[in-house]
Amino acid sequence: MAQWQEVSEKSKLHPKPVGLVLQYGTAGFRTNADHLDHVMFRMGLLATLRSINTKAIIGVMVTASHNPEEDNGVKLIDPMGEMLTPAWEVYATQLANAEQDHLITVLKDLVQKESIDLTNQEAEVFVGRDTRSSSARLSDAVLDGVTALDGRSKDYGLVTTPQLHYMVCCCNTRGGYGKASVEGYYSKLSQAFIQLTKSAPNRTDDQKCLLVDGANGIGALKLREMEPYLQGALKVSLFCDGTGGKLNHQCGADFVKVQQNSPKGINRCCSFDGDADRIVYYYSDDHGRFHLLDGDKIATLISTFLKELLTKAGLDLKIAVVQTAYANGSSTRYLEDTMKVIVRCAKTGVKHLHHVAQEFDIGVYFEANGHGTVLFSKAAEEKIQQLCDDSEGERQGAATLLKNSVDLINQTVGDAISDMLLIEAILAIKGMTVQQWDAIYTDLPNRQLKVKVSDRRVIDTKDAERKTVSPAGLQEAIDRLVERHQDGRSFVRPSGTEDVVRVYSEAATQESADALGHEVSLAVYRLAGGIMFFFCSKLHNILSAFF
Ligand SMILES: CC(=O)N[C@H]1[C@@H](OP(=O)(O)O)O[C@H](CO)[C@@H](O)[C@@H]1O
Ligand SMILES: [Mg+2]
Repeated sequence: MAQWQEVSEKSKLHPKPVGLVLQYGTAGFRTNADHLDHVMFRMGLLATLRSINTKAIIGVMVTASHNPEEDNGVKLIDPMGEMLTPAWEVYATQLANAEQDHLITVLKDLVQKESIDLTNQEAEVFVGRDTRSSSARLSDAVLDGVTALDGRSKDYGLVTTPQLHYMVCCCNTRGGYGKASVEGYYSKLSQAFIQLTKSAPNRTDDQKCLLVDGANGIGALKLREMEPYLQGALKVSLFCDGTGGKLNHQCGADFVKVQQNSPKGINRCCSFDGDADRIVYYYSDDHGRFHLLDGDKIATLISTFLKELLTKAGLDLKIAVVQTAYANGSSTRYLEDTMKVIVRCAKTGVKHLHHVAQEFDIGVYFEANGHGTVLFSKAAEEKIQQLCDDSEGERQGAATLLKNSVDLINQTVGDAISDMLLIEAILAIKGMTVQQWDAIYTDLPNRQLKVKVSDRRVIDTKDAERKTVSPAGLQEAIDRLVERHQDGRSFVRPSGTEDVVRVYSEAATQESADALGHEVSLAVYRLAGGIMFFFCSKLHNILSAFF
């Protein structure tokens, strides 16, 4: 193992701006790309130590997902392709914030606390990056960090975040999850998709064609690469494919979800985000009205499909849907009352949903913004496989569809490409149009706003972020405001990726949801040290009246 002295010398080539403090947030570190070189080098060090500690390959993805092009960030991937374990997020934050002359002490403390034996230990780190202009130099800094601790690295270059999660899982399961290459990923998913859509022989041309907004990012690049593997089973028309526009600028899943507007007036379309781990669908109706099918609608479609197959296959497996507080109230009601599935609420951030979903035989988890996937327990996968082998007729047909679905789903993390193919297959098999899917339930009108406060940590929450415990009086104020609106619901929480407090509101009408949102924003502003409002343009006039 390299000497600490050497690590210290190399780290000087990646100097930390003195006094800069960053936090490993909801999805790793994220800020302006100019402030991240030292963080990247140090995450290379951390990933190497984590690799020794777990005796497995660790992944490091350089991306700031849906943030603007000027930002960047980094997420670490644990051995089974899952997000970095929370205990190590704390180390990540300590390392990122250590001043130069304190860095080695922090590293040594970590090594001691985790009893890491640095002698004769092999370490391997997989690195990937998105299409941001800063990503290449920042991923070089990660690689420098790995080398500084004598770790081995494999640079996958340009990949989507879920592809890197997949590679890590494939290698650590010695190929059990699939072949650890982009070709392996394309083949596995395409084969499963082709098999699934064989059960829908009468697909119309409309069902075979899909418009995809690639957010001008990596997802566009990779989907284009994948197309030949799909052998015409899906005809993709890509726009915002990175050839002209700017990453995430007036396009992409986050833009569509938050603005509730499409980047194009179109029929049936989906949008990825900047690192292709999120997806939303939408269409415009005959009156030009925009309809969004978000993560809640996706979770509903997938869980309905899987539940029907379980019934047909006669399999008694416990299925649940995991949502966050941002899930539309109508979706929760539909899932619980009509579908009769177990619904759980987790804190925002995929790592929290993933964890809860693992408690079930089949856990379907989605954030409302379209980030999610399905987890199958080992026992569930075995039962499905056994039924494919041992049964016949309708039961076997259903079991085979379940098996192909398992293969199509990227269980390591939400994956826009994999989710898109699953949705397309389900719509084809059920013979459903996007309008029929949309009509399963009607969303309650809602609004998301942001308030900037001097220190967002003054807001503490409980009950999966649905209630605040501090500052004093805020929850009571929210409760009073909510009571005045039919079907009203609202909550606030500090963002884990931006320096803002997020406000969510929903109610029976859009006017009511907007009014509730701005009333609650004012309460946050007053009670939690407000500095500034961010609001959507439609609300500008209403809010101006208050100042
Ligand atoms: C309301 C919302 O969409 N929040 C997003 C956002 O987290 P915040 O902690 O709300 O900033 O970014 C996360 C990472 O991409 C994503 O998991 C989460 O759902
Ligand atoms: Mg993302």
